[in-house]
Amino acid sequence: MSCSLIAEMEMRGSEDVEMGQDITPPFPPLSFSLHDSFLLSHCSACFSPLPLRPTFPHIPLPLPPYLLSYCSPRCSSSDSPLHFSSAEFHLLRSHPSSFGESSDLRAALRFLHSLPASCRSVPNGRLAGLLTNRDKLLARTGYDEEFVERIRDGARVMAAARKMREGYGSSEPNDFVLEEAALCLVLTNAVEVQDDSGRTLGIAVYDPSFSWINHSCSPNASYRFFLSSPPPCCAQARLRIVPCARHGLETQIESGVCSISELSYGEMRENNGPKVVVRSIKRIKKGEEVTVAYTDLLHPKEMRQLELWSKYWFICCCRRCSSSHLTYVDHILQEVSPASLQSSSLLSGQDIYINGTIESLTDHINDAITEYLESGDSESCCKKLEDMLTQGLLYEQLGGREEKSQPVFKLHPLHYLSLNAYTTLVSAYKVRASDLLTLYSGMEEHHLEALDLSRISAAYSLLLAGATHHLFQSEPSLIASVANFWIGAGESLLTLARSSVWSIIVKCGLPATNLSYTLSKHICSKCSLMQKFIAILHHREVQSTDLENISSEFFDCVTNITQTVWGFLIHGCQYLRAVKDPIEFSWLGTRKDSSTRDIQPHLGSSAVVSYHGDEGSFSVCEAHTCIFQVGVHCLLYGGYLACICYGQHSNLITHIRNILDPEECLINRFHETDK
Ligand SMILES: C[S@@+](CC[C@H](N)C(=O)[O-])C[C@H]1O[C@@H](n2cnc3c(N)ncnc32)[C@H](O)[C@@H]1O
Repeated sequence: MSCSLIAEMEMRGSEDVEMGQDITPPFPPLSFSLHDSFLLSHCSACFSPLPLRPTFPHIPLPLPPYLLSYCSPRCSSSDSPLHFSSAEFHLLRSHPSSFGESSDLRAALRFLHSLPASCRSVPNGRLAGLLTNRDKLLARTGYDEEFVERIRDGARVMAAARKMREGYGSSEPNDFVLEEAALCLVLTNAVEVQDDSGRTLGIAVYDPSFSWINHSCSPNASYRFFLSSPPPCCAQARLRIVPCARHGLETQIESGVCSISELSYGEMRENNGPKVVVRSIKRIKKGEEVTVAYTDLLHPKEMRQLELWSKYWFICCCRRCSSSHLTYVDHILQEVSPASLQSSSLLSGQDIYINGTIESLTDHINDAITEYLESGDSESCCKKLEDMLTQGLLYEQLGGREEKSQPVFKLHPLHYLSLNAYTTLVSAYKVRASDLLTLYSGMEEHHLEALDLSRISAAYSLLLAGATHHLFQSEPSLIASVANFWIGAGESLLTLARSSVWSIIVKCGLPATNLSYTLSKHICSKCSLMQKFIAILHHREVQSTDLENISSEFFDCVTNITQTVWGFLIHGCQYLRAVKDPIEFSWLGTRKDSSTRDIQPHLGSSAVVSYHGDEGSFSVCEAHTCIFQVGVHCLLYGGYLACICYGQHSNLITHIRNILDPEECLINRFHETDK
């Protein structure tokens, strides 16, 4: 069978599919590679963390050092022949470190090695059915020289490694077309493989039934990875999507394209590498195009478009991108507003600075985040981010003339940069709390301060989940992000509530007399979330048709309880004081009325101890109960959403089970009533 271009490809539903169903079986990768930074910490065959004594490639390789390792002799024997025969070994040995990340080159070498000889030409831009985009990517000469150079140099390094493997000596090869095509194919089709915590470990290229799925910024499907064997229910999933040629070309799909069975997996066994499964996150009708996201759906329109153009060389025309006005979500994600006390008397011509404003705000926020990641200085990061969120940028800082009453440009609390800042603040406050506990393990005063820091961290995680949820209500494809953020919020709140530091408060004689966990604290009489989630935990099918009812029950309940405890959670934090409600955002219209000027943060003087509530009657004990209740609600709702987008047997659900474990009696009790 020859390998010729048939058309621009896409995948369509072959039958009606409900939301939350696997629409493909698990696909093993055609090629995969760990990112360079994980080569010595993770197994190069299955991507799992390496044991203390890893196994090295076991074929008769030249001398050590080996530049990758395996978790077991089994992984080594199945992958190390390919490591050598694909010339990955030679590339790692000869590859100058100045060249940068090599995972795409290594994945391309592995891909080339698995190609049958009949498919090793690149007519019309495809290899084994997969689009290479080589012509488009190399056509950037003149305005993206660095990118083009990277492809040309990469192909040269790959070709040299292949020559070395064949023992042709070190003379430079002079034709790199196939290597360029394979590298461009990897850049066009490879997906980032993440572990359960969302960390990107490496990349993988899958067969056309996966790779022909196009992008949308409002997709109806998502995908997930299995680093170990998928559970039987996923393994048995049918392929419920079919390939289709775009633009109405009546072409039989497999004709002219190397069929998958023709791809020689070489030494790569079916069991190697992370498997991928595609799942519906919306209802998909028979014949409807199936799409996934190639980019972060929480990025604003312009940024997504730029990312898609620079990486994949296309302009997205999805519903979100092509509507004549920005969609509500895109509007909110990029809203920067002049917010000053005299905002009605805005200086004429300030529009000129709006573009500069976004760049400056972006630089300030990104610099603070990068500095934190590099230096680990969590205290300075919290200060910088909160100063920027609270004060914004002055007109003068943007290059405007100094005026008596300068307008201030602030990020909207739901702006994508604010969301990024909240994510970092959740982590930075958590790190500060744990550092304090480690440094001053015996000093109660510092324990109370650590509790304050954990409290602020939990408040930011609740705000992050509430903000994303607000956007999710208008853009259902944000379901996976919102699930993760609710789970994160639930985890933070339950960790806060379970902190041993609360017992110090009891010792101090504060009115926190009943801090034990009792069922009455968790059972919510107003919503059935608990029963539904427990049923799911006990392996019932998740009913995605319940989504609307469950979401509104959850929303009402969690908004109510949060209103009681929010003042306590944010006590002493200047920025969060301006956030009237972290879940129900109707207050945003009146945000400018709220004054935060006279409130100074006083973390460190133990806000928990000094807090008496706005009404003066809210006890620490009540706060503790509410934190627990909100935490359980968030975790269960996040778990419910995660069941829809990852399946109820996903590791995330096991993770939630483990967090709820101390409340096992609760789960069992519901299980009994359920029977
Ligand atoms: C992984 S492939 C997807 C399958 C591809 N359409 C094909 O024919 O093989 C990625 C490439 O498909 C094209 N593509 C994906 N989504 C698109 C979209 N929404 N609009 C236009 N082109 C798209 C771009 O050329 C992109 O580089």
